Amino acid sequence: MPDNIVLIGFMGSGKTTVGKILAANLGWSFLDTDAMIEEDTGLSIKAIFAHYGEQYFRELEQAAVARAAASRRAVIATGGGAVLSGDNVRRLREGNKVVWLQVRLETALQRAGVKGDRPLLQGRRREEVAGLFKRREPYYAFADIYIDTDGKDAAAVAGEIKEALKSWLASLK
Ligand SMILES: Nc1ncnc2c1ncn2[C@@H]1O[C@H](COP(=O)(O)OP(=O)(O)O)[C@@H](O)[C@H]1O
Ligand SMILES: O=C(O)C1=C[C@@H](OP(=O)(O)O)[C@@H](O)[C@H](O)C1
Ligand SMILES: [Mg+2]
Repeated sequence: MPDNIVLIGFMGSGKTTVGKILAANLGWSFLDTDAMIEEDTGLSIKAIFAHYGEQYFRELEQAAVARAAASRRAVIATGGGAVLSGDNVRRLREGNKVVWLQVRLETALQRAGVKGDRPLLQGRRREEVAGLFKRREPYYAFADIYIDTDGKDAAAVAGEIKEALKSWLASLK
């Protein structure tokens, strides 16, 4: 079994930040599909969206997901839209534990809205982002475990994931 821990959830739910902490904590490697894409192309996610569009980004993301899912005992942070693809979902589920980092829209916007590096949040009215948030919700529901991240710092969220997966982790040893 590949036995990876896969983090899914909306932009700003903390996948990248929590994933790094959890991986360090477990002594596992950490993969972030956005970082893989940026390394492969030498371009930022923002530049890929701006110059080539979302569709091309999704193709690069599909390749990154396939590569990440082929690893073993890694913590994998996905991009918030990776689960829109059925192929990605199939690969991410197979032999892994999938964790949905849940977040309120307001919190997600506070965490992710300011940096300007998320093309799907930039220059969008609040109602548009609220619509996207609502449309995305059902795509995360297939996760094995749900963790609410509101009001918790990233280290606490990582600790909660470890606790929720305690017996599974013990069974690996
Ligand atoms: N639980 C948390 N509490 C407070 N801030 C957080 C938390 N998780 C992440 N952050 C902050 O929110 C921002 C977005 O987090 P990030 O890990 O990039 O989210 P994602 O990868 O899900 O889009 C970062 O600035 C990060 O430091
Ligand atoms: O939700 C999305 O469609 C996206 C989420 C981003 O990743 P994070 O969820 O890590 O911010 C990144 O992949 C891209 O900007 C698109
Ligand atoms: Mg991220």
